[in-house]
Amino acid sequence: MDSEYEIRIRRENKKGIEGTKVDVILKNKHDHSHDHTHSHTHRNLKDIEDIINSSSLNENVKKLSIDMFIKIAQAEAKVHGKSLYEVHFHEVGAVDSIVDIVGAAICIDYLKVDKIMASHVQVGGGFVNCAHGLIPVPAPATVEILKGIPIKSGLVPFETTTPTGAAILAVNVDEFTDEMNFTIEKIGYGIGSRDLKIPNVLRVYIARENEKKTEYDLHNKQYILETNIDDMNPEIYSYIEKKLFDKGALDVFRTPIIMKKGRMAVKLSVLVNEKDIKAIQEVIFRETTSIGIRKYEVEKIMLERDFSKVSTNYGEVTVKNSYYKGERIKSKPEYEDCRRLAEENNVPIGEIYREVYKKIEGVSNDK
Ligand SMILES: O=C([S-])c1cc(C(=O)S)c[n+]([C@@H]2O[C@H](COP(=O)(O)O)[C@@H](O)[C@H]2O)c1
Ligand code: NI
Repeated sequence: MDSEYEIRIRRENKKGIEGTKVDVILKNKHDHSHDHTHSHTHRNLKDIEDIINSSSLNENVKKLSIDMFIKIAQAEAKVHGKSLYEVHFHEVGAVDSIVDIVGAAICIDYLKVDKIMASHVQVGGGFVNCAHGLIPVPAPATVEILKGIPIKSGLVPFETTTPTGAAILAVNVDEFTDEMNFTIEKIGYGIGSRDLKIPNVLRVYIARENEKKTEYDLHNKQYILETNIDDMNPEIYSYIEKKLFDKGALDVFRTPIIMKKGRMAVKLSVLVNEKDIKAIQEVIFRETTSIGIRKYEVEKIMLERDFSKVSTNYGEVTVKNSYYKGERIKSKPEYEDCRRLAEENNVPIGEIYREVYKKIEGVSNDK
């Protein structure tokens, strides 16, 4: 393949924005001008896998490249009603597309980032001329590849995302979001060919994700699963409580209630994150006599907190500190540590608490 192409890299300017323009020059053929009406060699997925696998590229680059080609082949197969290896790539099988995809894989492998994020995908609009004739934008293969990914259309009446671009995103992006919650370290611009009313550039950041200890986390939404029980052996509540905690319950509590017909009963309430709802429901239905659960979303408003260690004459105790508007307003010894030290030293547990509070400066107890 070496003899078939050349890569030209230079600085170029689009609507005042300077960036890097990369052209794949096909020797003895046409350039990467995206006039896709002409025909190229028709390769199928197997041919492309063979080319990539017999190269000296590293294993990660090979894998990423083949994953992207599979993504495109799957889309083409679906659109044209063919099997995966039956699909013959047209434009996509051409050398310039192999260079585009393998080039993207090399860049991603080289950057060694922990996570790739992208905004919604702008697909453009209008019609495009290809091997099938005139087809609408976004092209059928593009939309197939972008299933499940947020897209927008119509910013310009041209194709702004091709099947190749869509596959690069679909295979490599870990999270699609328009929220930019990161600190930028480097910015790069890739320059496109066409002149549009908007700068035809692709912007990439290298950034550090901001710590997510935001208002959002402090006002984290959770759920209460709740059931009234009037016919269960009370001995087994503590067993069930342990199971609920093991399955991810954030809190479990019981309230004595009086139900209809004056029946003494217990309301079992379980605080849970969304991801653990199913597992908690399973425990309640399998282990209790309940045949129905109430579920409602709750919003918790939490103070920021951290932990510190306090040394006493009896040993070390962990203390939980809580902060309001940046100021520490509460500090509380961890019960389990105090219990352990009371037992080990054979002193009243209150003595341990008093010792700890003496050491916590500036903060009164029992808040
Ligand atoms: O040639 C084929 S089979 C072809 C199919 C499709 C479908 O959506 S199906 C789309 N296109 C268009 O060709 C160009 C080239 O895309 P690259 O990904 O190779 O850059 C693009 O305009 C596609 O929409 C071709
Ligand atoms: Ni096609």
